[in-house]
Amino acid sequence: MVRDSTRPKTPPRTPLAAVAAWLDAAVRGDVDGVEVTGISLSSQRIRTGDLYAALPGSRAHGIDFLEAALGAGAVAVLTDPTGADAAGADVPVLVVDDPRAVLGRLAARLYGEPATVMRMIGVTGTQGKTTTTRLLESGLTGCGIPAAVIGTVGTRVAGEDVPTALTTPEAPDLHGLFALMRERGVEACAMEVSSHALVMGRVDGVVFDVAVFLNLGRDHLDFHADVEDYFRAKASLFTPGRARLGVVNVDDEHGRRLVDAATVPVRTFAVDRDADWRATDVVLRPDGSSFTVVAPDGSAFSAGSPLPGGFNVANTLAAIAAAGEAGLDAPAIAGCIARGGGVPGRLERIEAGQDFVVVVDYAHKPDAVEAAIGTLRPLTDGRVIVVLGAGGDRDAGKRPIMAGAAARLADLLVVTDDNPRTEDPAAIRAELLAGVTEGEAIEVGDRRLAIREAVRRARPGDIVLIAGKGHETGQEVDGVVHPFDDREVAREELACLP
Ligand SMILES: CC(=O)N[C@H]1[C@@H](OP(=O)(O)OP(=O)(O)OC[C@H]2O[C@@H](n3ccc(=O)[nH]c3=O)[C@H](O)[C@@H]2O)O[C@H](CO)[C@@H](O)[C@@H]1O[C@H](C)C(=O)N[C@@H](C)C(=O)N[C@H](CCC(=O)O)C(=O)O
Ligand SMILES: Nc1ncnc2c1ncn2[C@@H]1O[C@H](COP(=O)(O)OP(=O)(O)OP(=O)(O)O)[C@@H](O)[C@H]1O
Repeated sequence: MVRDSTRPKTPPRTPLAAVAAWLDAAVRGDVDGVEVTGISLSSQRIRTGDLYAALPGSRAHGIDFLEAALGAGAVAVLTDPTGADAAGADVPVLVVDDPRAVLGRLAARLYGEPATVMRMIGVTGTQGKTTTTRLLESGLTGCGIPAAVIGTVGTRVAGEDVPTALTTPEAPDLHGLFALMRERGVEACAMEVSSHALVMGRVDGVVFDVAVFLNLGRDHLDFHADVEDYFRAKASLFTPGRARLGVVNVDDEHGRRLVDAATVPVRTFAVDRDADWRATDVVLRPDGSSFTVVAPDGSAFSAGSPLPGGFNVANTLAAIAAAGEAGLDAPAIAGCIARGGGVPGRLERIEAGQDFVVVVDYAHKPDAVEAAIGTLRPLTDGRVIVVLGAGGDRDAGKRPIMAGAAARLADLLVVTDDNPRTEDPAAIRAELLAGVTEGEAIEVGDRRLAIREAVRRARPGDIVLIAGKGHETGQEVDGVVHPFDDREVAREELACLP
């Protein structure tokens, strides 16, 4: 049985017969007297009283894990005809042709539609989702509004961390989290909506009050056929049934396209360009920025970002515009964001008394790497040294592009390993180095030694950017995750400097 805190303490109880009727499902076995108190897509997250949704996957069919699910307390199974054929006789089985298609709506209903009692803000884009949602949470919380955030760095409900693995959890987990939020009095939830989630229906059953589009760049081409397919996936968030209103970045080329493609009303935002929400008079500082926001009604107020960099002005403006469009006090939220803290692993500075700057950043895509270096470059008259790798078993096409850009824009690139997974790390490094046509690059496979090399080479005033892992705390090699936190390792290596 799962003992974590990802579910409400007192979930609603629903007769299984009612579930079967909602789904118009074929029923096998005896449903009388059976009550369902939750739903899970994974045998590993089952709780007593759950309906186990046994779905086909890319590696297995969920029904293969039925025994484990029943052992963990599942009281019934929802599956497709293939799963039903394989299920044993001693458990009630609900059968529908495409269980994934009904999962989101069903989960919302089982938990009593918890998302409808909160202001829901969904954020999509290639870069900046975590930053924007975390800034929103910080602004809301700072202004005394009980808030929650869901995303890559995990979930936080009214200030308490709740472990989640995916950027956008699967629908059964998601609605369970919303029910937990409702139980804890949360009034507003900011969540990341990945393109995977949109394609796989993970946010089915949620209608966002505000959906935010940040930007679109090269990413996830191992999952999407091409950039157009990726854009269509993101654009599907801006349709009735998924969102009531879009808040769209028109500084981004795909954002401008989305203004026409969206089938819900749209408000635009931009930095120094005509838009409904505008940032003007931007002043960038090494530790953040300040700017003025002009709201759709023409009123203006002061704002700022606790994070450095031009792109964080856009992220902060997105958060402020989303809050305003969700009916919250935008100037107040802007003030609370400006006074709030940073975001784990997002341009996070590591201070150990050294006379140069060390920054850990989650940039692991070409656009993000370019943006991170571009943001740091004006902050120093010295050199920018970048430590960078690329993950195994993921979009290989980005490797030469990312390293090529890093070497061109930095003064020194240290190519290293970053979650090689099942691939040969040396082969990944070779693909990265193949993209280096300008600038200086060296290869140091072991990530700790690469960080050591970078900080040893740094001179006063230089900036060392350790890119890729950000908040992550492991190095995944051949199915084993070895503890590794760039921030800790950087501190340790700095402490060893002569
Ligand atoms: C490509 C993808 O998204 N795959 C997801 C998919 O896996 P799958 O189809 O391979 O499932 P499978 O392993 O064949 O298993 C079949 C079924 O058996 C179940 N099972 C499996 C094992 C077990 O012990 N017990 C059990 O019940 C599984 O829950 C699943 O329902 O269904 C699984 C169950 O929900 C997901 O966990 C899994 O996400 C994997 C872990 C993943 O890494 N997804 C990433 C790519 C992802 O979704 N990323 C996005 C974007 C992040 C970003 O923006 O960078 C995200 O939102 O996180
Ligand atoms: N608006 C932006 N434009 C370009 N780059 C950005 C932007 N915001 C953040 N970045 C860069 O991208 C990295 C990832 O940022 P963040 O985690 O906020 O994005 P994300 O969309 O959540 O990414 P992921 O889906 O990979 O988790 C940051 O560490 C930073 O280097």
